[in-house]
Amino acid sequence: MAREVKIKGKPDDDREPGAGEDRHAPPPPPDAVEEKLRPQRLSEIIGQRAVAERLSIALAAAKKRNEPLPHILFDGPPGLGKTTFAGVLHNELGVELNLTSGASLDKKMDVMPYLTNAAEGSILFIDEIHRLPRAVEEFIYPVMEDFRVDVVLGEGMAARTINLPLKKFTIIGATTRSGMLSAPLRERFHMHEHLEFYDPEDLARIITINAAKLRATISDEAAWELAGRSRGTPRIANSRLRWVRDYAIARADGAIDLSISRDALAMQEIDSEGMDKQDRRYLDTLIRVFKGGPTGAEALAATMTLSVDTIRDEVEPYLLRREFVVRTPRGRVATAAAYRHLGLAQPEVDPEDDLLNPQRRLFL
Ligand SMILES: Nc1ncnc2c1ncn2[C@@H]1O[C@H](COP(=O)(O)OP(=O)(O)OP(=O)(O)O)[C@@H](O)[C@H]1O
Ligand SMILES: [Mg+2]
Repeated sequence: MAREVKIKGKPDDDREPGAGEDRHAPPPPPDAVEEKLRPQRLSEIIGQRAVAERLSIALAAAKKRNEPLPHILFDGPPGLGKTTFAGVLHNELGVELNLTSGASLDKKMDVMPYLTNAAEGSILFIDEIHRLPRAVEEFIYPVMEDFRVDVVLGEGMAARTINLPLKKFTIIGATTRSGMLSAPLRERFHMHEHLEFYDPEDLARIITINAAKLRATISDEAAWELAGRSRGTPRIANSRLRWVRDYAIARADGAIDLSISRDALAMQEIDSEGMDKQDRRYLDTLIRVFKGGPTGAEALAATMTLSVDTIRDEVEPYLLRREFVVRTPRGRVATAAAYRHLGLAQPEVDPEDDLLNPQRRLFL
């Protein structure tokens, strides 16, 4: 689901700031219902089994050795649980959690209070860590390695570097773009956890549990229907559930069954694959305006009047995962599945020009 509030990127970012964007805007306030649905303990986490198991080992070891958790980097598309995992680790350890975002840490001095005030064993969560300016990144390297910062006092000939020791604490970074992280920063995280899209079985469980938290009754078929139409993403599953629950209350007796969920989703123009209007517009633009591609994300974004970040972070990951679109060295290309989904005929392609031809892709 597209979020309204976006934080502007670094000056060298690959896009123009969109209207209404503000680098220093605070992150959107957490929605109270969303917070109610967020798992608090590791045992409440559904799916992501391998990640959860590795984290439980790290937790047990940290507790036994009475040491802070290692620095952990979470990456993956929006809404898959990066912030949730950070909150769960903080709850499991019962330590202090401080939250900040790469986009709001412009200068070294912005990050300084988080470092000097960090309590022993506490967690500093840096969201959107790929947006940290390089100077701030370099400033935190010694923090992550040896728990110290180098502060320069004075100027010119009189300048002195003071080595300030810090308490031992944990940095948890979250990013939707791990590729944008510099290698030295990435390497300073001892654990790298990549979150994948959820399968419908896990999403159906999340939906059933959350329906109970919302005091709604939902049939198994309806839970599966919503799960299959949530783009593999718990945040989207939750928002679809909330809409369907409201629809069931407004149009029926509040119980969510298969036909109520289908009607409610149809009203929001969410199709059988869980694609919304924005997803279909993306495919439609790629196919009709750019003749199926190849084309770059910038051109697609400009034509759709969306930011490149929205395209890259929110729209494309699931379309790529479902293979409606593939990325080639020359840009995005719509697949036969995309044409079929929109009910459009795919033009004949000369095998020599076919970017999806595996033989040919080898030479690109
Ligand atoms: N493993 C899970 N089990 C159950 N619910 C989950 C799980 N992961 C995420 N959720 C639900 O999805 C919502 C969104 O997850 P979260 O905010 O952690 O995503 P995120 O990866 O931090 O996204 P963003 O990149 O937008 O910050 C949570 O509020 C929670 O209700
Ligand atoms: Mg988050």
